[in-house]
Amino acid sequence: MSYDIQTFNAIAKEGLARLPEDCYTLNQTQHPDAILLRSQKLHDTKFSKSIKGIARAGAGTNNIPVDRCTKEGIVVFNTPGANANAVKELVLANLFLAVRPILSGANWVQTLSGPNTEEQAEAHKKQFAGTELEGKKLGVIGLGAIGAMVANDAYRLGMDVVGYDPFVSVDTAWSISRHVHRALNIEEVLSSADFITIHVPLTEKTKHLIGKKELSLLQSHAVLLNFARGELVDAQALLEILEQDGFQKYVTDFADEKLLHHEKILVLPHLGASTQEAETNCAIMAATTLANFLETGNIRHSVNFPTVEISFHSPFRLAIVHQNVPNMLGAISTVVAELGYNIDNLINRSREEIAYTLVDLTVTNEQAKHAEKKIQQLEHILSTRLIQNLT
Ligand SMILES: NC(=O)c1ccc[n+]([C@@H]2O[C@H](COP(=O)([O-])OP(=O)(O)OC[C@H]3O[C@@H](n4cnc5c(N)ncnc54)[C@H](O)[C@@H]3O)[C@@H](O)[C@H]2O)c1
Ligand SMILES: O=C(O)CC[C@@H](O)C(=O)O
Repeated sequence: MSYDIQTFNAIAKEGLARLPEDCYTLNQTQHPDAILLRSQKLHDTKFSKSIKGIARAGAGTNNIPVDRCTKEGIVVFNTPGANANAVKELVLANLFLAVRPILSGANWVQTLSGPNTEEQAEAHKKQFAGTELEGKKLGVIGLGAIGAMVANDAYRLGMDVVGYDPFVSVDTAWSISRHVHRALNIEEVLSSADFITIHVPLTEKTKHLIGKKELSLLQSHAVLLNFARGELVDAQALLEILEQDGFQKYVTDFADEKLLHHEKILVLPHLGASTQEAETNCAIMAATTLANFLETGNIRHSVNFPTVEISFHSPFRLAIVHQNVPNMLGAISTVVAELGYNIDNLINRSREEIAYTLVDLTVTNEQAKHAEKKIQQLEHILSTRLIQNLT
């Protein structure tokens, strides 16, 4: 069995190596089995019926029409935590840059010349004096993989850290230092912190999470950092409030023409995950997850489907995507029973409106195909896939 994967963006070679040539081709057909990508926007892409899964080598899936994928039975995956350390380090670097005029000092010293360069530097260095992070207050909005790491490391740097995340997962909550104070509302974070860093996903609900009202709460010396997504902050409101000296500085990882050439705004070209390590981790996790899904039907790290994992020992497995309505399991197993086949193993899981069932069978190829055809004819079935066990 061979699968064709359509790729977008630069996917690290260590990840592509998880898709060996004897089982996989890359970008060879108009009807690929799956898509592997980074930031490529897919909202205007019509998906071929052949596409079963889309894997995002990264955390944010706002470049993928996830709701449409769910309706079309396409499983969307991401790589939770795989680039969190890279983003954390860039956030910390920008906290340091915010308190110490390192770049302007380094640029200025290049303008000096002559034998008394050192004396000139010593005489004028006071214009580049800064302040320290220790003892200052950092507000972290979103305590997921990245936010939790930033909060913990900022605490280790001697900062007073307050975090806000009404949906924090139990796993992440365990990883957060007990010294990180938990805010009950976003206003508390915005109005009390010297530095605020945002680490929430961009969704319809979080677009402009930081709007005029929220920006008005910032202290005049506050620095706002956004390494999550540009649209989380209302850029127009931000420009107006910066103009009124409402706060001191905005650091963003997302290029927006409106924000360029502004003395109080530092714009980076989406560098958060741009380290060798993060690119490798994300590509490996995305490719491995996708290969596991294609070869076994098992699902993990999906943002729209339930986690479904059972070991695969039978010669054939039917992977069935269906609407989450009553009695689907009964209907599927009745089809198999009426054909006179035994089910070796079966698992069914649901997530909101979608459900996914794996049925393992010890039958011939023809019999397995027949069962698949019969199941396809049932009401509420979105897609079926017959997987042969090649191990
Ligand atoms: N700059 C980059 O290159 C880069 C790299 C990685 C991730 N990101 C962005 O950062 C985001 C976060 O990444 P992550 O790996 O930490 O994801 P994550 O899923 O581990 O964490 C996100 C956290 O945000 C919380 N959250 C959701 N809505 C919230 C709200 N309204 N208020 C407060 N908290 C809320 C969630 O409960 C979760 O704990 C990603 O979705 C992505 O958009 C950017
Ligand atoms: O692929 C990248 O460079 C950025 C990925 C990042 O935005 C993410 O959401 O993980």
